[in-house]
Amino acid sequence: MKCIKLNNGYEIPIIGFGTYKSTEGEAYKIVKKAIDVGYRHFDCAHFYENEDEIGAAFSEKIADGTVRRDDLYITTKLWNNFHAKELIMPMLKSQLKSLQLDYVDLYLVHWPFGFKKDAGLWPIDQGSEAYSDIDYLETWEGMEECVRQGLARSIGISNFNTEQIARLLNVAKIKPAVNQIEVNPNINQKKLIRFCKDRDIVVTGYCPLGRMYAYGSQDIPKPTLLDDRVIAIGAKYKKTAAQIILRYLVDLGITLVPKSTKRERMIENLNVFDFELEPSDVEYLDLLDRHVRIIIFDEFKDHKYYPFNIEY
Ligand SMILES: NC(=O)C1=CN([C@@H]2O[C@H](COP(=O)(O)OP(=O)(O)OC[C@H]3O[C@@H](n4cnc5c(N)ncnc54)[C@H](OP(=O)(O)O)[C@@H]3O)[C@@H](O)[C@H]2O)C=CC1
Ligand SMILES: O=C1CO[C@H](CO)[C@@H](O)[C@@H]1O
Repeated sequence: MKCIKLNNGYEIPIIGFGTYKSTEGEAYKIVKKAIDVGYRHFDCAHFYENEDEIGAAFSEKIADGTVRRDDLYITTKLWNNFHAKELIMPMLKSQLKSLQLDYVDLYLVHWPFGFKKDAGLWPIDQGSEAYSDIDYLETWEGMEECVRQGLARSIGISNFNTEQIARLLNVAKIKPAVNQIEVNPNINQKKLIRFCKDRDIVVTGYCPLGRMYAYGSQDIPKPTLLDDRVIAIGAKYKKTAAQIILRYLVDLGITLVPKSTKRERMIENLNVFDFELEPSDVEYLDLLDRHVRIIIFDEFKDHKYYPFNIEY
């Protein structure tokens, strides 16, 4: 399993497995399948409302001897209703109970902006009534405590922009190890990746395959795995368009968390290290960047800590 070293010495596997958005009963099955085909890094979140099922899958695969806890790299995330410092440790403890774990490898602040505790997970119909103005610097103190108490080996952020990262680094006693952001050829994030690398923060790219399942049902950019030239590039290497895209993204020096419900595709998405892209193919993939997002979350764009009002 190829890994990248984090700023605290721990290693994170480059290809992980995404767990959003599984229908009831699906998460349990696909996580077991993913472990069987070789995934060791899993990307979870309270917001995905499936941590109980995922915990059952981990526990079964550890009990039957397929993996040991130490073989797994488990990330989960703190959702926006729980940004108050005193809520963070209890929240992580409750997520650990669902996941049937004693610690997570990585705990991320899912978004820089917070909601009121009782506003519900997705309060899009409540406008600014649902917002909390808790500063993510306060949230970070609670995250640091999770490391001190041994509940999380590393902590990090997700969907933070450069100004927010710089502000956090000014005060952090424990530096964020990871920033998880959207990365795919429609938004290759080279500038934000550079900014993070210069500060010893590893980027994890989400929606690396452009969230195929949502295409057509929402106003989202056409996934680049449907691009004719990407498909033709794949044929040249005897690889699929998905493998071309994942390899291109891996070569940006980041980790990725693609998701698939299908065994063959799970295997395909892991097997991206046995070929190299020629410079002319990389040049074409670079040209696909239009800095357009799938995940905009613009219902909350007037929140004080909304991250996408600046370019990156
Ligand atoms: N921090 C954050 O705010 C966010 C984090 N995430 C994380 O990132 C993960 C990945 O993002 P996600 O939105 O799931 O989207 P992805 O970009 O991983 O795309 C998943 C879609 O691609 C299809 N797919 C997967 N592999 C292949 C393949 N080899 N060939 C063709 N199609 C394929 C899947 O279909 P099928 O199942 O049929 O194979 C599914 O429709 C999430 O699961 C979550 O863990 C996501 C969004 C935001
Ligand atoms: O992790 C996530 C999964 O996707 C959601 C949107 O569909 C995001 O809001 C969220 O951050």
